[in-house]
Amino acid sequence: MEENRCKVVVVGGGLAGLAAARMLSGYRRGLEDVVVLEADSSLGGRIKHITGLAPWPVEVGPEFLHGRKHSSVRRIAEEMGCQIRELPYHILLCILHSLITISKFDRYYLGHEGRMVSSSEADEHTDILHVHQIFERLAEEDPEVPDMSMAEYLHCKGVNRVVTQLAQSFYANDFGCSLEQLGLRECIEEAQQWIYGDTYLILDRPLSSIIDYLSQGLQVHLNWPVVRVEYTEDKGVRLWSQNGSTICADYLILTVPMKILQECVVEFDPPLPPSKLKSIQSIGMRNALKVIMAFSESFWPEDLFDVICTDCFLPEIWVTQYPDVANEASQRTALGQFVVVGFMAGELAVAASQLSDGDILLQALSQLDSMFGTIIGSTTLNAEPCSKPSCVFQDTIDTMNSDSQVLEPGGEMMDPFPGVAEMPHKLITRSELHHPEMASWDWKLKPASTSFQGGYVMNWELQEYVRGGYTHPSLHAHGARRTLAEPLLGRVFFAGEATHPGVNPCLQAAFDTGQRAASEIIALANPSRL
Ligand SMILES: Cc1cc2nc3c(=O)[nH]c(=O)nc-3n(C[C@H](O)[C@H](O)[C@H](O)COP(=O)(O)OP(=O)(O)OC[C@H]3O[C@@H](n4cnc5c(N)ncnc54)[C@H](O)[C@@H]3O)c2cc1C
Repeated sequence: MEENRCKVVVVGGGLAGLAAARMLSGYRRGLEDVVVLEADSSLGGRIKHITGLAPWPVEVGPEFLHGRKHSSVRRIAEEMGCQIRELPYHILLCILHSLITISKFDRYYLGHEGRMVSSSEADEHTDILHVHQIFERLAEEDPEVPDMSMAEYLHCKGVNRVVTQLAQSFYANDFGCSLEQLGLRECIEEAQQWIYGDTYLILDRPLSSIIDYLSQGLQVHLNWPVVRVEYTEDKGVRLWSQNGSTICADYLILTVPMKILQECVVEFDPPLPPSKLKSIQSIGMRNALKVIMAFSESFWPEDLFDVICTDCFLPEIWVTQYPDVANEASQRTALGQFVVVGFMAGELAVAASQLSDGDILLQALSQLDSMFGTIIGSTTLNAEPCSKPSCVFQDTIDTMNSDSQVLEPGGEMMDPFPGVAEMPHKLITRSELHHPEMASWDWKLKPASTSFQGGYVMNWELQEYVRGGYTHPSLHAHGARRTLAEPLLGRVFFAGEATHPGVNPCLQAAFDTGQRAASEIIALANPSRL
């Protein structure tokens, strides 16, 4: 490679970019001369974790692989020798004499009643069954139906307030937005094109290990934020970074998040065509917040995994336990032995991000106190707290900043868990929350607040090179993802989760779009090989 020229330049070192670069470099025949340009100081994009909070690295972005079938990311994980755990997500229920699939989470907390609904109770709860039926049956809807928001769609179906609340907390929040922003036609498309199955998969190591694996041997330039792209049919592309560096290539694969395109962080010359601009503006990407809390004791039933919460601050919480082997690499003492993760997206996340991180944690703890405080000792939910040892209290931990690095081709295999995608972060400890009455609280009534050891709030809007959570099925955006994915002049190719035609803002979608863009270049460069 000449110093400032390569065959293919990939912008963005997230899963999509690395999938594309790896495929091209493995294909050879002249296309292996690939350079990945990443704006951030580490690879991984939305795949990031923090250490020091729990005895395992805690994912602050994606955590689960959705579905076990057709998943390229699962195949990579297996190739790496990962142990994969499966969490059931859907079950079959017999309703009205017909067998239908019902999405079913572990438990539900109905905030307006102040009541936890167990999974067996949920099987007979009319509103819970109703909301799942509505969303499951989207796959049977006419894809050409006039578009409307899911809020309007539910209104047309005449559902009650509880069903609407469940739809917001379960489906809209998971899709990354509010019911008003969730578009019916893209929801139908997503339901009809989902081919991955219904389980949640968890790896035995942080997702950044996949990033480390994929990036081995690739030429990567970190801290290289692209600000300008010039492209012509005959000469290819020239890219500028913020500090004036340039690089030329025959082909470009652009994988930056949707917000980066919407906020015109990258200037194009010639400007992007109107159809492309229209699709960029029509695909929604809202904020997402992960609220991660570490505790000295577990105060929830031992078999609990996930709770969907209506009329609450956090619409969804989950409890995941990982092997602690991964943290050994970082030599850190964990603040707590048990972790609860809260997830909020869309308008809820926007509203919450007006609060300080400390206030977010206080609200989240207060919700957990309400949910679990009154049920401790109750036989109905088997809520006997585990008797695991408390962890040692520890003051604020500042993690080291990741240094920028260039991974040269044929570079050394990295450590098993080097934390390339570990974020620089500051944990908030118990002593920093400053609630005047905390010391006098009764553990049984306020189990979360009293056993809280430390927490972290990940606000994705504040990540300079992501600026939100992920794209969601959007109103009046039907077909926009295909338009967005179309190449320009046979030189500029588009990948990244937003470009998946099946409206699939997941890890495997990101990966598949990277491979799709790489195949488009292979087809152009070597048509006879296809
Ligand atoms: C909180 C949260 C939870 C999630 N949970 C799950 C989950 O459980 N399961 C799941 O499957 N998916 C989940 N997702 C979605 C998943 O993370 C994404 O779909 C996927 O990681 C997107 O990969 P990508 O390569 O398309 O984009 P990214 O990972 O965002 O990569 C894009 C890269 O482009 C870089 N970049 C931006 N601008 C520039 C520039 N100007 N120049 C150079 N580089 C630039 C960015 O720094 C970034 O590294 C979650 C996402 C979030 C935020």
